[in-house]
Amino acid sequence: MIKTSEIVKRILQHNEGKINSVYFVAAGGSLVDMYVSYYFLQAESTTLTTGWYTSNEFVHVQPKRLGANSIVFVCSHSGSTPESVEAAHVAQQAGAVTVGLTFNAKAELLKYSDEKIVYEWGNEREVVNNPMAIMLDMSAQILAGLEGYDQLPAFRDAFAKIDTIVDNAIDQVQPRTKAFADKYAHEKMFYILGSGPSFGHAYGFAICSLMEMQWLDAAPIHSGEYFHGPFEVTDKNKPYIVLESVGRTRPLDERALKFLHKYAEKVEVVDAKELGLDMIDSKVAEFFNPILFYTILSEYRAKLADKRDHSLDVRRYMGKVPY
Ligand SMILES: N[C@@H]1[C@@H](O)[C@H](O)[C@@H](COP(=O)(O)O)O[C@@H]1O
Repeated sequence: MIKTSEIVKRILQHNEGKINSVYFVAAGGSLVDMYVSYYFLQAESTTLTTGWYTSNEFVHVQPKRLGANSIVFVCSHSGSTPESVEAAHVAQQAGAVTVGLTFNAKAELLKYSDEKIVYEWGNEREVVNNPMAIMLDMSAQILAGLEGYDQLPAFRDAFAKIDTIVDNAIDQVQPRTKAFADKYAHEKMFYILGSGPSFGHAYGFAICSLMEMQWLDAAPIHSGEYFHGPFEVTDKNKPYIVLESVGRTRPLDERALKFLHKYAEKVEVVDAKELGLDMIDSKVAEFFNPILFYTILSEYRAKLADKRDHSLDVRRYMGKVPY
């Protein structure tokens, strides 16, 4: 795992240590990777304001609290998404300390990043060096540095275990992801449910994996919101993928599942507990759901793409026409 403690130490010296806000800014999959850090600070901090922004909104509407008291994380895999580069620029001009994460060592984004993190990518069995894990690790350290957080040892232990858990889970889901692809290859629309720290990946699987990479219709639904509108369309023909998290929001997923098992028939459950996440200390396990889900959902995505004979890399508009 990359050593982030020195970086965090420097960040916490910014503005003589007076920090009151942490913002997470990116687009698409990079934004999704930030959701858990945002969720973590929302849930655990007693003093910090935090926000999760799609880059272009941040460029057009900066939070009033943004300033020297702020830390702004900006992530861009390519490092060149214009609105993400501009978001970092805007944050830096406002006096915030900017932390840029990218896979591209020559990224434009790094020009406006006070702290530069070039992460590893590609080995789905080694997730601790991915941006999602790096930002979560840094968020926990930032919280500990600013107001104290007594779960840092549990976090460290969890990071030491997560690669093994993910590795085992990949093997465990091979038959079921294949069966999923066989069963759902001709579906045109999916609903993705999730809650708590995993809602980001419900959203990400819908917009990036299914809509962008498979040109399929999809909608994310927060498990808690399912009963406040979306359940009215439930029937035996509609496919649902439910991310069943470990942790405090699991009852929300269970409630939705109970209903779905009664009124729907096409329900795929991805259960973090069954996939081994309960090997992590229950005081912090919930924050590791998204790390597991991302890799497991990538297995689902790959099998579906194969079965549908629709490459994950083909685009109609992205990078091809002006927008
Ligand atoms: N599906 C892609 C994402 O994977 C990507 O994250 C995003 C922004 O790109 P970048 O991360 O390079 O800024 O564009 C699309 O949404």
